[in-house]
Amino acid sequence: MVTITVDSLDFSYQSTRILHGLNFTVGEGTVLCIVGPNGSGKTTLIRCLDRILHPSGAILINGKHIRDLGRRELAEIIGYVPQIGAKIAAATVFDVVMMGRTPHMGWQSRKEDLSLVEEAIQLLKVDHLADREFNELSGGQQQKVLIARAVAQDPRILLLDEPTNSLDIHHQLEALAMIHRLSRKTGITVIMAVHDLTIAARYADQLMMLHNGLIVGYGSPEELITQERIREVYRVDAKIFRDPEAGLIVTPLHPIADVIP
Ligand SMILES: Nc1ncnc2c1ncn2[C@@H]1O[C@H](COP(=O)(O)OP(=O)(O)OP(=O)(O)O)[C@@H](O)[C@H]1O
Repeated sequence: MVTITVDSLDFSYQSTRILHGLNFTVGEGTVLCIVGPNGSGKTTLIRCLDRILHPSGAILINGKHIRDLGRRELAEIIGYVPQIGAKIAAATVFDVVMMGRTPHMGWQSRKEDLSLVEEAIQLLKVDHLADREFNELSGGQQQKVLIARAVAQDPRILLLDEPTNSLDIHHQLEALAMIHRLSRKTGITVIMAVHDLTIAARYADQLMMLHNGLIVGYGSPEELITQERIREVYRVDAKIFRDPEAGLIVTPLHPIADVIP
């Protein structure tokens, strides 16, 4: 299994600096949720971790720089679930999930590839959609198929960019509980950007809070989610409850008016 270490990571779009000297380590089998306001850099960080973007500083997987991994090697280690919206060339759901096996396959799929695809399709409960065209599915259905594709890939690290933003509450809970169980069962490390603080607190072992491209908090949900921090980072007054079954519940009350000098 794997440990990810990020050291002095900086990223700029043209001349605008977006991520500022990030340092953190994610241990194997950890579920880390990245939270933070719009534009704080969550997607940018996830795209750096998947080597879609090329930051300065170092991203090490078990001590090896991801820059030095071959494309295939990287795809065997990291699975990425993008935000939905990206068009995929015309393909059925089954074929999209099968794409997850590409880094592991030769010219032909083996029995093992087929059984991992079928397992992922069942785990995400998209079996009834298997023959449908991916591009004709609803946003939530597409989201589940993209998670299934990454699960079929059988990576050591799973990166997810707001994996539940098109899912209704039933499917949110189902998908996140499945990802959490998968991590517990296989030791896969999960890093996901999540907006909903209650959801993040419930499923994360660790939370990272980003604000203006800086890490302003890293720790357990109990440590990280406080009224003061939510006020400071989100400019919102919130109530925080502790429910024995659901854990931390964050209820935003109202935005704090910014004082314009
Ligand atoms: N392709 C791009 N070119 C220039 N700037 C970009 C580009 N993509 C994102 N940015 C900027 O980078 C900053 C961080 O964006 P990012 O998408 O990482 O934030 P985020 O935390 O994921 O936001 P959200 O919660 O709204 O999805 C924002 O200021 C955004 O405008």
